[in-house]
Amino acid sequence: MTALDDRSVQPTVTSGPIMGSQKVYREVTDPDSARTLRVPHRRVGLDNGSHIDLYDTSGPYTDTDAAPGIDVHAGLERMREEWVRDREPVDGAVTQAAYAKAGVITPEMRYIAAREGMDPEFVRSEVAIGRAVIPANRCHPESEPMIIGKGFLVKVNANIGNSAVTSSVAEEVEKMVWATRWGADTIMDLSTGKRIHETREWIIRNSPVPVGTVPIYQALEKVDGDPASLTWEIYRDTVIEQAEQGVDYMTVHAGVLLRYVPLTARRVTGIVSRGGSIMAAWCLAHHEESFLYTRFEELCEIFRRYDITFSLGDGLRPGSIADANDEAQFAELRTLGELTHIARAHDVQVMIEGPGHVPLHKIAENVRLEEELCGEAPFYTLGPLATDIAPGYDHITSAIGAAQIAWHGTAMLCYVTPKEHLGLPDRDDVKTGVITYKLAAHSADLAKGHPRAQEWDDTLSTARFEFRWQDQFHLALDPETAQSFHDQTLPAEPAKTAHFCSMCGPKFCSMKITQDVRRYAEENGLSTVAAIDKGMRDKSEEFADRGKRVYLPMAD
Ligand SMILES: C[C@H]1O[C@@H](n2cnc3c(N)ncnc32)[C@H](O)[C@@H]1O
Ligand SMILES: Cc1ncc(COP(=O)(O)O)c(N)n1
Ligand code: MET
Ligand code: SF4
Ligand SMILES: [Zn+2]
Repeated sequence: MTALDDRSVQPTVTSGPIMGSQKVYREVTDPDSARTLRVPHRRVGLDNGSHIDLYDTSGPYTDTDAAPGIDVHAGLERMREEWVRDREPVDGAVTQAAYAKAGVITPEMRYIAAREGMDPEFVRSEVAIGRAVIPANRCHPESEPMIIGKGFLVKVNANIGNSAVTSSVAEEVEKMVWATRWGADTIMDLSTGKRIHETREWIIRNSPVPVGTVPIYQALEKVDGDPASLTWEIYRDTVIEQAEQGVDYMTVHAGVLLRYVPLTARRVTGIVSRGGSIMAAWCLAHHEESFLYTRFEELCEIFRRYDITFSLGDGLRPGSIADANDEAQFAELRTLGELTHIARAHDVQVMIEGPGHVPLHKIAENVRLEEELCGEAPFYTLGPLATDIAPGYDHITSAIGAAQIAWHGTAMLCYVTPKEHLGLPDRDDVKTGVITYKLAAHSADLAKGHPRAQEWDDTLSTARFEFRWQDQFHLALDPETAQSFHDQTLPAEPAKTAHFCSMCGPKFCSMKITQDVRRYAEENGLSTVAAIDKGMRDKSEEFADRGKRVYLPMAD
């Protein structure tokens, strides 16, 4: 019996299209295999008859045709199974990095190119030099290929998983579906509570996005939570167990070296990384170098067989503004740089995890050093939180840092939810975290000039200016919230075409007044500029008549 046969687990997952959009597939032919790749997009149809296609992470759950057939006990369709099975290794390796270096454009790369609106050869070359990664374990054929790299759309990861205190398998499966519905590009199962293996099996088999984990969590669970009892063998077996299940990327805190631990002694918040603190405890208990570091090449060999991507963990990241950019943090980063080059020599893909808590003026240095030390491996940052003073609002304190660091070149942002520092996020927190991070990521896409980014803003702004309220809602990252806020004051149907909302009311609506100015211009055969000119002259004469007083009595 596999975990998914367990009928006592009955997840109810959200399905159906996102309000105002429908799933469409663009068909692309892979010339090498003659296969047709069906690349999903979220199509938002507009009242004026046009539409816009947006990047879509939500999998078949939002497909009206596919969703009714989804059986969570069976898992998603195994789209990549044949792709993986049919290709020959290059120099004994089956990783995307190895193919890229050999000049091969895989179906995954073509799929990604169509998704991102990029040239397949660009995708290949970025993977070949390690500036981008495609996390795609050969044992996770259900996932839709995606890429993480600074030359592509900025990605967002959502952390889910239970803890010893709360949550169930069914809740975690729904968090995964819910997070990807709102735009999570990958999810991490950070479960530390009961049934870790089963929870992960449920998530992976039903996940349309890559899944990441931190194997040391489950290894620690196997030794009843005592770090000193961990061994390389227990850890290695846990990695293989998770690799077989299809985990696409794994956080490995291999940069926490014995000699770095004392560097954290005078910190305000010490070691805030779970994995980092576990490894620090192990090193001190044995007074020995970390097995993650000493056995790193063996780990590379395992990752290479499955094409698992390393996410080299920031076990010494700062957990407070006071600790940002300190010697412990940067000492670890130098070691991660060394390990990046070892992994790459094994044709294993690598990304680097980053801080934490960092004030705005210390963010740029993090990106600069990461790129320099880690050969431009994609940076994957947790936030960073730009201030420590707002527990309850840390999705915002961290999105402020996240937008900034993404603009500087971070490839994937790990979301933070409103529950950060306070408790395990629930389904609502997951949505808030994802939406908040999507807007940080998109702000960076705009600033970086991604060819497709601004089209979305321009389409929404035009709808807004033309008072096409439904279009404005449907184009929103969160259409339901947009509509419900409008409904709170103006729920009636005519209000959905009205030339104002309850913010300013009909007489003070600046966009309506602008439209009146434009109409006036048109009716008087003037260009808008000339009309404004004429209007200004009329006004200044009026102003002169009134004795050049700037502030007029209320009666005016
Ligand atoms: C490294 C970061 O991961 C997040 N984190 C850790 N465990 C979980 C979980 N089960 N669910 C959601 N987020 C989690 C916390 O936000 C932490 O700061
Ligand atoms: C971006 C990101 N996500 C998850 C973790 C794992 O958490 P921890 O380091 O606390 O074990 C991490 N280090 N970085
Ligand atoms: N929020 C912490 C961090 O930044 C983790 C848990 S609370 C000390 O990584
Ligand atoms: S989030 Fe809670 S349990 Fe985790 S390190 Fe902070 S205080 Fe401890
Ligand atoms: Zn924190």
